[in-house]
Amino acid sequence: MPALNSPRLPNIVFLLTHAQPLSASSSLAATIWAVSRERDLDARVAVHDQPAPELLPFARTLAGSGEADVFVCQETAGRYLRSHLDVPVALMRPNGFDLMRALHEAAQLADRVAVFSRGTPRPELTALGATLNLQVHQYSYSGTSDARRLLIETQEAGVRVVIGSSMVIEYAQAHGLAGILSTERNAVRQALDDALAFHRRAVVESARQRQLDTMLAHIDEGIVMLDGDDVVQAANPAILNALGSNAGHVLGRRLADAAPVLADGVRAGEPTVLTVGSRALVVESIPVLTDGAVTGRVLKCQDTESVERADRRIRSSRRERRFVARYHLYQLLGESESVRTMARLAERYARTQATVLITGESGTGKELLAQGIHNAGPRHAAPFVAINCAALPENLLESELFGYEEGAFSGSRKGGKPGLFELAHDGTLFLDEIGDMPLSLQTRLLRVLQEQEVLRLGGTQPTPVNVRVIAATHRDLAARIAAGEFREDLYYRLNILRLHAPPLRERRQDIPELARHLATDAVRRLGLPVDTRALLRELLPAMQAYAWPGNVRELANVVERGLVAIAAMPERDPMPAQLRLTLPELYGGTHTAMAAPAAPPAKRAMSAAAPLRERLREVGRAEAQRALDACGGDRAATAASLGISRATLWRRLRG
Ligand SMILES: Nc1ncnc2c1ncn2[C@@H]1O[C@H](COP(=O)(O)OP(=O)(O)OP(=O)(O)O)[C@@H](O)[C@H]1O
Repeated sequence: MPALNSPRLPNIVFLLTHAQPLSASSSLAATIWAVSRERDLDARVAVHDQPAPELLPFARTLAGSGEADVFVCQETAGRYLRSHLDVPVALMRPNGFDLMRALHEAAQLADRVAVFSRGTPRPELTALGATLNLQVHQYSYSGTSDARRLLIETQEAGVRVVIGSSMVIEYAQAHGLAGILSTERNAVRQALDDALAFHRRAVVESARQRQLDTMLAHIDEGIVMLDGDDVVQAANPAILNALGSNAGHVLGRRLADAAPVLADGVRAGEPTVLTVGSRALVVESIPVLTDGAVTGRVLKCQDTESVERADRRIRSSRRERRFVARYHLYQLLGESESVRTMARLAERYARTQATVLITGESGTGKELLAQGIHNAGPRHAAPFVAINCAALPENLLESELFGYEEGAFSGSRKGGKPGLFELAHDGTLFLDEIGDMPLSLQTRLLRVLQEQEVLRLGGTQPTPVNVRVIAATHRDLAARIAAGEFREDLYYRLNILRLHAPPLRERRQDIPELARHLATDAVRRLGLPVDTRALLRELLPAMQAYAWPGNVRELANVVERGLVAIAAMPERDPMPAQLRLTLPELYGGTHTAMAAPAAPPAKRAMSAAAPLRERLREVGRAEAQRALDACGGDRAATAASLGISRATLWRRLRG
């Protein structure tokens, strides 16, 4: 709501009219002054007396110079001014009390009186006259000449006293009749109240108009407002610029004449691309409804480019919802000493800002730990951005991590693209499988970590970033350094805080709890009517004996497959037989054969371990390929069927 208090007092101007200076209007002027004095007005009052022909030009001059905010006139003159001026005009209209007083006065002078007014005759005046022994003749007139004609009739009828407005009295007196002013104190009081209300409303209106103009002037989109006849009521600078036009040319004209090109947009009824000047605009016509009827339209005109930009922004902001860490450290299950120590360390690390290096086999919960550390630390409200360094080819990984400027390479996106370092600003960047990062990128990564700023591909201006890095790998980084495949300086930069996620086979006491939890979770998620305890009783011995090369991820997969199998199984079938079919790895299938040599990985002589590792790799590759073929090349389905992550599958396929 705009403020109602105007910074300056309003100018209320009473305009009285006459043919020659006469006593009637000056007596009205005296009444106006008296009423103004009796009221404690927050306004400046002026009274002007003008011959009728001068009235309109005089009023225009006052309005134009700002000396009149509201006019107050008697009825005939006021109605005339209203139809010619934008400034509000309040009317002084005789009311009941004023007329009663005038009738009393007339009764002192004669026994017949003529009452002139613009309204319809009032029977109560005739009745009131009778109580005063006064015969009342009422005349309604519509304009000056009408009033004059009726006055002559009055005179001919022998009536000697006339009650009416100052104009009527002036003519009456000119014809030798006695005149009594019908407009008196009450009419002036009422007119003053109306004038103040009109002014307050005008202030509110003009504040609203200014707000609207300011808003429209600052909107990048073009806006045109039309009334119900498609006449332009407002057009903001953005659309005037596009049209190469000015407000004077457009306002108050029908759209089809002022901007024919936009009129096409109105007809279309739905967003349409129109060429306006040299620009392509998306024009949308939005109806303005009043009580269900269309009383106008707003045309919204946007640059096609800005529409595309907004679309990209929305898409990328949607995408950023991916950058949220789902896991918390309390979700880390297991009562074994190694898991509890790891959880305690992780909680301590969460409170620091240093880089963390997490080592451990696939599926041991490295990402869970990274997300948990992020969520338990001061950066929890900022993005958690994860990338698997083994899953992307080198040049794609580079542009993903560091971003690029427009035109950095053929096919680069218009406007460039921020890298994950920039997207993780103030948050955490999780570099999974860091051991598989190509050497050239290791160098760039080290520079970003040291400088705390990132230079986009093809860019010249580095962007400062505040990112906590958590890296993870299943690889033996010391061995990769020795083989010249990992930069030693990067290793030391990453390895400030260290966590090791132990494989499941080294903490078998955690298997029952994990299996129970994973089974409950799967039953709820899949809505299976299965007795999980019976299944786990059946499976636990085999689970305890198994090597779990895919660790907890594989355990989750085995539990889920077991649940689905027994849910689908006819009741009379023996459970063990069904489970042997569904979970061959637990009962001596390929997985066990493959995994067995890997467990325990303990201290074997290098000479024996090396060929064994080679053989294992080959077995793993062949099995992964077979599974991939069976899944028709669908890598996600293959990884799920093997109980390994997609990155692990990719690694195995590589051999
Ligand atoms: N200790 C644990 N408690 C509860 N769930 C676990 C635990 N360890 C792993 N998980 C679950 O196992 C799955 C795999 O975990 P995660 O993705 O963190 O492993 P990872 O070591 O990052 O694997 P990869 O190296 O293959 O990416 C997740 O669903 C995770 O919730």
